[in-house]
Amino acid sequence: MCCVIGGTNRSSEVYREPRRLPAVLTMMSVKLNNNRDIPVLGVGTLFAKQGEAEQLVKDAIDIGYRHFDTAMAYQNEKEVGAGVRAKIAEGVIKREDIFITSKLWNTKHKRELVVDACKETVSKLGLEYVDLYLIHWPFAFKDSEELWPKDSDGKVQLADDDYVDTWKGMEECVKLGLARSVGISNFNTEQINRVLEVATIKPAVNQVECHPYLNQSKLIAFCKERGIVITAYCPLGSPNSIAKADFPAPLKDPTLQELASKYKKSVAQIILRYLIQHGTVPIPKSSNKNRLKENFDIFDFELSSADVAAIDALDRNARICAFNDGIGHKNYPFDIEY
Ligand SMILES: NC(=O)C1=CN([C@@H]2O[C@H](COP(=O)(O)OP(=O)(O)OC[C@H]3O[C@@H](n4cnc5c(N)ncnc54)[C@H](OP(=O)(O)O)[C@@H]3O)[C@@H](O)[C@H]2O)C=CC1
Ligand SMILES: O=C1CO[C@H](CO)[C@@H](O)[C@@H]1O
Repeated sequence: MCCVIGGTNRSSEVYREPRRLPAVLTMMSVKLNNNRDIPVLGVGTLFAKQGEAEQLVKDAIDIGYRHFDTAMAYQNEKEVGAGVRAKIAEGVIKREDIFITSKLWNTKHKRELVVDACKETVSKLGLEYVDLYLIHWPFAFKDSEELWPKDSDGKVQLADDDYVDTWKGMEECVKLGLARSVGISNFNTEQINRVLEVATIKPAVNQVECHPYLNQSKLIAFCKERGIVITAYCPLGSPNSIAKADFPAPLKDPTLQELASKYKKSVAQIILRYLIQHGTVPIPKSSNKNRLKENFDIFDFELSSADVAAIDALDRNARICAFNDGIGHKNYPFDIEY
């Protein structure tokens, strides 16, 4: 994996002012283990529906973003695809300029369902292929047309399909040209090892929750050793989104606020820059054009190693997306440390 951010040899003691790097006009990227590139910053689309998702994608492309994250479960693949196709039709971008990630939902884990689920995603996007297709979670739900199949008590119906079989279906998606790369999401180290044991195509990415309060340093190191890139979801702590009201908000953190003043950047920009300097690929969601611009404006400065260490010290194992419906399943990923 090669992260092309930064690149000078100056030690943190040498400079006293926040370092300003030349502005870049094109999106930088990280190399995946199949030699394809993933743009180092993406846009999440969770809870962006109907007109909102299409407009978000169009605004983001105009700003310079080239990487979008969606999922079958977000029910907005059509709108995300429509936004990209509109910009291709306008001549602003070509298909190959854009990196689209989507995800196989828990109801489609049976090996024989994977290719059809991917075909449906590709058809909804209307973009011929997805750049990256992920197993959204390591545990399965009952095979169903509903996203959240429930029993008579209102409990989500889990199933014991093994993600190792699901992985074989994911590899088929690559062989059929439906997905350029495949990966996993919310997998722990034991689960990653099991996939690697059977894989003829290795997972390129593990998409996990990652922000200053859950910095995933051990999982990042583990994945790096195995050539797997970490995509960082909920990078801003998911304010107003998945995080419960009492979740400690990284955007309000005093240390991060001090760093924001020091670098003359916003807290969100400090966090995104921090995640990129750790070699991860953050995918902040915003439906607001000004905040999309703000989140993109992170390529003209670099945090010193001392400041990165200060942010590392904020880690407190605070998980937003614990997915309680999966607790008790043998493949629930958060029963071990990482
Ligand atoms: N694989 C998985 O299991 C999961 C994947 N994801 C993916 O990761 C993406 C990101 O995670 P998400 O939960 O959306 O959380 P984020 O940490 O990206 O936070 C998104 C929230 O932050 C607000 N926001 C965005 N930019 C700023 C800013 N500069 N200042 C202040 N507030 C800001 C947004 O509001 P507004 O829109 O009004 O700007 C939105 O409410 C998702 O959209 C999804 O694509 C998320 C969860 C699980
Ligand atoms: O990507 C995701 C967003 O949130 C969902 C829960 O509401 C999760 O299922 C999922 O991981």
